[in-house]
Amino acid sequence: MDINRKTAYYTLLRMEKNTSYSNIELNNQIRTMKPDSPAFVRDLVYGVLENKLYLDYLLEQLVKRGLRKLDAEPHVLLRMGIYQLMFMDSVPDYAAVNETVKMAKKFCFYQTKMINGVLRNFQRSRETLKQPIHEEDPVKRFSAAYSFDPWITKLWLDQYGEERAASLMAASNLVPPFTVRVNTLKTTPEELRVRLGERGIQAYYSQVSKNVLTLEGHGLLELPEYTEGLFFVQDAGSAASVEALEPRPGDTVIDVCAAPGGKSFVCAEMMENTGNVYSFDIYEKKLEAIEKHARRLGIDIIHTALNNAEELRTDLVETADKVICDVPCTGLGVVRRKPEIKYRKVKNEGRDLAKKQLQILQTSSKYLKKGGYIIYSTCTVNKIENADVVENFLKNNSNFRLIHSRQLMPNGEGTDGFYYCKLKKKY
Ligand SMILES: C[S@@+](CC[C@H](N)C(=O)[O-])C[C@H]1O[C@@H](n2cnc3c(N)ncnc32)[C@H](O)[C@@H]1O
Repeated sequence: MDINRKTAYYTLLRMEKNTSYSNIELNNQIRTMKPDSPAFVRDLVYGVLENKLYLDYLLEQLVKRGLRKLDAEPHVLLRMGIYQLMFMDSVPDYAAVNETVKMAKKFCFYQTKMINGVLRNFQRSRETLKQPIHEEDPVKRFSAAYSFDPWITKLWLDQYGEERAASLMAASNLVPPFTVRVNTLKTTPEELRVRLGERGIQAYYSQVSKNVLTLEGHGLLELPEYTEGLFFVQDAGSAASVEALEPRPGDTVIDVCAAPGGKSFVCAEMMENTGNVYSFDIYEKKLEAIEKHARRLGIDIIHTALNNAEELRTDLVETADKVICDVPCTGLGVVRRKPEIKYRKVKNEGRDLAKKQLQILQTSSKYLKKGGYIIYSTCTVNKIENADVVENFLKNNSNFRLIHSRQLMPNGEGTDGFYYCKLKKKY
């Protein structure tokens, strides 16, 4: 049996049964199974994940007893088979069918005949199957066409209208760029660009943040430049939010939801490694990762501590020049990096989460000295978690003033979907 397809199958099956992250699951399976073509495995896994609801829309027309009663094993195999037939030009049709049937014999013998029948039927009838474009209901149409859970589809249609929602969904399905923040404590963007160029790695400047580069090449995290701490992985939107905060040497900054540490690192770097950055999170393991990366980057002003951002630490009241409040969110801005987010059920369009986000903002705002600045940010595209939270905060805190806010978009600036807002504590 083909080891590459088997690795993809194990990854997709585990994703179907658990709520694990695709990148972690895929890397684990590749490490254990050692497929001969990890690139093929990645293409197949991400292709199926990105198109899951569209594939199901077609399968629903082909599986006589419907998909609801189908076990995860034959369901995953059918998605993989149809995906190869439709989207993988490098795979001949006979191989897509035969390899899937071989796997069916091993992993769900009782459904081999059905799987063989469905795939062959698909080959015969693919031109005549109903397509999402023919659905009258826009939620049904967009949800199936772009493979987004109906709750997200409805949310974006309500907030952006059909044209912009469609372009946002299409951009969210593209392969994301690999972007890194240059560690200006050790090098400059131009110096790093030239050094990487000598290794055959192309580096392009970002339009959104002057110290962010997009890299094109393989094994980027195995490079000596990475080990030496010349860069860390970060999206330009994330970097831009800290740049807007303008941390200065000698400042005291509190980063209340800090892991994996990206924004704390930008702060420390802009502060030229002088002053103090307090980086908090609720997970001990994540704090260890911040410390490890800070050492690699040559940063020694970051102090980590376990802390629940919803609860006030009275000893910190009015101690910070700047505060970063990068709250947990629905993550709708990063589906191109984690396609599984497209299928996560979230209650009340994120309103429950927005209560927690407001609580965190309310608590962390107390840490600011008078005249200090706070950044509230999320990696999501959802007014309820973004502008509405800030609006509610300002209603109850007349001592704060909005300086500016920005919603970056994959279909606009080409960054992850990222929101940030800068507020000043007047008195
Ligand atoms: C969006 S991520 C932060 C990303 C980080 N600022 C960066 O730029 O690398 C949100 C973080 O908040 C943490 N978190 C969730 N709930 C929290 C809470 N109540 N208090 C503190 N941290 C929390 C999560 O563990 C997660 O690491």
